[in-house]
Amino acid sequence: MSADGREADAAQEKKRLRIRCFNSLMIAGIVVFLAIGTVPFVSFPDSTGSQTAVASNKSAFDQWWAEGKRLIWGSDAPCPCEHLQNLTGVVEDCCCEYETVYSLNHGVLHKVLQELVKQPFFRYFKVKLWCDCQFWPDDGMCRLRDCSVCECPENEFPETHRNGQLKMDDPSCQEGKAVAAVDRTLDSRVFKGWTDTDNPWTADDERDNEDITYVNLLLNPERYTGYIGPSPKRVWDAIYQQNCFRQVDRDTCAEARVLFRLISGLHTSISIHIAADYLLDEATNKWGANPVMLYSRVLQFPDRVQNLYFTFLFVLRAVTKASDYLAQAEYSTGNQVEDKRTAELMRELVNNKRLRAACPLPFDEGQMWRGEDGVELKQQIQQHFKNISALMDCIGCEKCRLWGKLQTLGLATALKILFSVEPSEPFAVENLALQRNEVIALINLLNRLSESLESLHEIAPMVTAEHIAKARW
Ligand SMILES: Cc1cc2nc3c(=O)[nH]c(=O)nc-3n(C[C@H](O)[C@H](O)[C@H](O)COP(=O)(O)OP(=O)(O)OC[C@H]3O[C@@H](n4cnc5c(N)ncnc54)[C@H](O)[C@@H]3O)c2cc1C
Repeated sequence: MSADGREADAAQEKKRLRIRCFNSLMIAGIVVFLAIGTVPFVSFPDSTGSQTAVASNKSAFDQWWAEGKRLIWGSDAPCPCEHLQNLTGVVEDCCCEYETVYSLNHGVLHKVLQELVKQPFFRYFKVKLWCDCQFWPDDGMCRLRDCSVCECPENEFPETHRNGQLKMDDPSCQEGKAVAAVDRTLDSRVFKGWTDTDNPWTADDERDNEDITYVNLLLNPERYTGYIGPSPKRVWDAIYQQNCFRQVDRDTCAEARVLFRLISGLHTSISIHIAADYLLDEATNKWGANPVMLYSRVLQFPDRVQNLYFTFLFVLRAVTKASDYLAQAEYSTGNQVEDKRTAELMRELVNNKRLRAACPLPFDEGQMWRGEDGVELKQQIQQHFKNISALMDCIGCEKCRLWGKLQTLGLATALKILFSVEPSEPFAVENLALQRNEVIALINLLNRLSESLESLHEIAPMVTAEHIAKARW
């Protein structure tokens, strides 16, 4: 046989092999598909003894749910419930798809973040909790809600309390609601190192250590506190009306839209945490999910959910942009085992291969401030954001103020990382100087947003027609 003939034979053989291989894969795929279809879920008893199911398709999910059993959506794909069905395609103003964001968070990031924020380095946050509202100083709100800070003469308090060492447990100082008070218990071994820098996006000077207190975040979860009525409304209204561009549409410039979406996404996240960890029965101190509230405040407004995804991607981009800095930083608190684990987890987060492959550029900051008036616009938006951070001092509930301040500092840190150099200049990690507290705020914020995405997809399927009927429109 000629050389040409042998080559033709070899090519034929290769083709036959490819077809056989393809057919085998197809058959295997069909078998797996049929198996999944006919075995709708794997069920097992959970730690409380009740049955839990992992559903693998929508009808199994619906059937199991209708039977009132606990359920985990056992796939990396977003939950198929009707309230979240519009979450498809690319997140507007970003570079990744909703499905990808959900699966990355659910499958990779959430777990790492949850462990990271429990490490000593990330659980202590330095904060000025004094409510010192510069916008409406005379409304008396602080005296009502936080006597430890605003009303009582200093000499009435022991030194330890002034230093933030004493547990605040007088409910009368918190509008009658003990759940709104911040628990100040802390472990003093953990404060070492890191230089002091100011953040140009916040009103506070982060280098000023007067009146600061350290708070153990694990003792003060962000959840329902009973802070409702005119006071929070006034703060939110001021944030949106004075500082954001409420009418966000396609004509609004990209930079203004970004600021609005960041705030709205944060607001959505706060609302989800309140609905996910709600005081269902004060008499028995029963806490749990409140689907009616989730529907009223979040699910019936798809743009609020979309803004949450946007804010998550924005902060994630800042974390990945500062990855070299964060991977090399010193997470020293005096406990070698925990500190080593903190550094490992941080590297796992910032160098995550799946994240880099699936969503390499969560947000493209290079598109910002490019117009003729870019510099002016940046100064303007920076001033707006400073005002927003100053408004946190007007929050009349200590625990809400704590998380409000932490999360605005987290956003300010993301803004600082993304916009510390002009778009025309290359980003150099050597020029980035972050304060320890900024990193703590940034990572805790990312974790809050990540948890919100999880809670959203967990509670949304619980929402029934009856819940919707009870919801506020
Ligand atoms: C910074 C901050 C932190 C807080 N933290 C807590 C907390 O930890 N625990 C707690 O129990 N309470 C907290 N609160 C109070 C809480 O956010 C609500 O204000 C309160 O529960 C009353 O809710 P509401 O239903 O009246 O509407 P609000 O949530 O107060 O909303 C006010 C108005 O803003 C608009 N709006 C609502 N959501 C969005 C959104 N995502 N995007 C755009 N616009 C929106 C709507 O027009 C709405 O009527 C906090 C308040 C602030 C300002």
